[in-house]
Amino acid sequence: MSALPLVALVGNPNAGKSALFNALTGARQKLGNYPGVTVERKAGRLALADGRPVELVDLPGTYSLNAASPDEQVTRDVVMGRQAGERQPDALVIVVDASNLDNHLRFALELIALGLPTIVALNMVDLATRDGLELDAAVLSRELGVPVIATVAVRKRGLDHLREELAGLLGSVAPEAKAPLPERDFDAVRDEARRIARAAIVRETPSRRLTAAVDRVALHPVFGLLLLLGLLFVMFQAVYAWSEAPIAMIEGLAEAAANSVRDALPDGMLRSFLVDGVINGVGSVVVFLPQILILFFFILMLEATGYMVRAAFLMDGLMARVGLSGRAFIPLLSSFACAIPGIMATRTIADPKDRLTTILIAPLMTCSARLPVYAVIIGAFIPARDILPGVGLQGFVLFCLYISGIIGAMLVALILRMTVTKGASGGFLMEMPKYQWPRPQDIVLGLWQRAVIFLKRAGTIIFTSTVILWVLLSYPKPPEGSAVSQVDYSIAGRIAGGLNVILEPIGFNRDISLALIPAMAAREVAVSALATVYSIDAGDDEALLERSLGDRLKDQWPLPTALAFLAWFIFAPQCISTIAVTRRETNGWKWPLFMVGYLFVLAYVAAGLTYWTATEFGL
Ligand SMILES: Nc1nc2c(ncn2[C@@H]2O[C@H](COP(=O)(O)OP(=O)(O)OP(=O)(O)O)[C@@H](O)[C@H]2O)c(=O)[nH]1
Ligand SMILES: [Mg+2]
Repeated sequence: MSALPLVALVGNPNAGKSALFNALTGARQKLGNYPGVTVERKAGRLALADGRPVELVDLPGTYSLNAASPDEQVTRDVVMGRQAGERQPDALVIVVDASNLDNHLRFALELIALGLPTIVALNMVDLATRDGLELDAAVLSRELGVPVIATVAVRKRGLDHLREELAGLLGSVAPEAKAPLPERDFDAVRDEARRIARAAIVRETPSRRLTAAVDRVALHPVFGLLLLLGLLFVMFQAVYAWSEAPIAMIEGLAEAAANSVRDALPDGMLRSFLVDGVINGVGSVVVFLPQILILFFFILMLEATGYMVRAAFLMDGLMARVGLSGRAFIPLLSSFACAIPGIMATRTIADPKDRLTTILIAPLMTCSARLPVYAVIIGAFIPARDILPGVGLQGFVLFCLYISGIIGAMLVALILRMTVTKGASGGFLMEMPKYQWPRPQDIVLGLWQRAVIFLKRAGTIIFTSTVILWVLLSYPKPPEGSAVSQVDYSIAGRIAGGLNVILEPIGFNRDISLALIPAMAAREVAVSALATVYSIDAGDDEALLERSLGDRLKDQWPLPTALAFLAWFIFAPQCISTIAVTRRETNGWKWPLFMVGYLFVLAYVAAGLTYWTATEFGL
């Protein structure tokens, strides 16, 4: 094989090199490794138009010849003829993505400057056409000074033409390799690439031009990130700003229901069950439906407009820095709804260690079940005032809680990738969809589905946990005339008292310890549990019964305790279902136990630090 002429496929990541390689070589492939590095060498045999065989290698995707990763170093060294275990190629086939031409031409210009016999495969012309962009290969060829052939690798279009052109190229005497041009100014190459890409345009629809213009901002490494942060910021502001009225309405309904039950039934167990357990317990969670729907309204809108994929693309660089693949973005994003679908979505990540890392950090994304917990504490302890005109403090705190979860996840990923899940990470594969106006019926349907999921949870898992808690809180009854309160005397109260020994140092009181246990069934139960505790605790005290859960919390918890409680919920292990799905997806107990363990430690430390700091500052 070594006597055959060698042709290398080279280009940016995702240009379609491997697709082209597979289409050209079929099953005649050989996998190996480059000596001394873990980079795979993929080679195959290809027959030229005149029947001559050549050896084709598929090189790792690279953005430039200034290589950073081991993959990129191999690509650079091969094309420069410096790679151990490889000859310098007799010809290059540079693969570029037609719909992303100005970016891909930068590397192409660098490669062409090497002076090797070169062909450019203008790939993915199907996608360009779909998006309303038509390019002239002849103009491109004239500008670049090398043959350019339009291809659609996945449909095997343009391959014969490529084989012909390659036969011609390898038949002629190889031109003398020019010395690589001296370091060219990055900006100069970029401008040149942009100019050539513009010159090659035959037709571009206004919508594509608009998309390109928007993307120049949305995908910009600095402005794009600012835009993303801005959007998230607005989203969390809206969660508070828009939800006041509907929440007040639901609260009003719950209160009316509790009052009519109180009027209709005599004092007794049934009344306590309905009022303390069902209406105050479950009702305290249902109240957050408007906020959850507002959150999802934004998420659905961002998805439907085509922005979400851009956000993923934008985050890819950041995620790569902590050792995650860009593919992890979608599972992590789903985890904002719930970690369970998020963890299941990691199946699209091919590399096992990449995938495991993503599974392990998914619970750090703030799932929607945590929103009621955050909302009730923020509502009670954070004043509803503006820090800047139009910027509410409550929304800002909520934004910070979400960001803390994300930063925590990134740090954990970084540490895991250096220790337990060490290994290389993969590249990013995603196609930018067109921007479009979302269809209202899609958004409405999406919101409806979220509402149904939430209310189902309230009616099943939250209801059940609350009822069990109500029973454990209501029995046994303290002896008549005893000074011990009902909650203290109950089974739940005693268990919580025991648990509180561990949790007291981080500022938690007995009621929190009590709420944390059933919260393992579902996060929101922390809220319903507190509501039930305080409702039972109030007994017949009219004045106490009148007060909302938020007011009761404000009366009974010092601020450092409330802040520690929030910090705990950023990191604390997820519900039992998450642990179960982790066990299933990782085939064993090892990783779910590891996950629960590290999350507990993080939550404990975070809550403790928050409590001590807040106390130190005299809050
Ligand atoms: N529609 C369309 N899709 C293509 C074409 N060529 C490749 N793809 C798809 O684009 C994606 C990336 O293609 P790959 O062949 O893996 O890209 P690559 O250049 O090998 O990427 P790296 O190895 O990461 O550098 C895959 O999902 C391909 O199926 C094309 O001509 N048209
Ligand atoms: Mg490839």
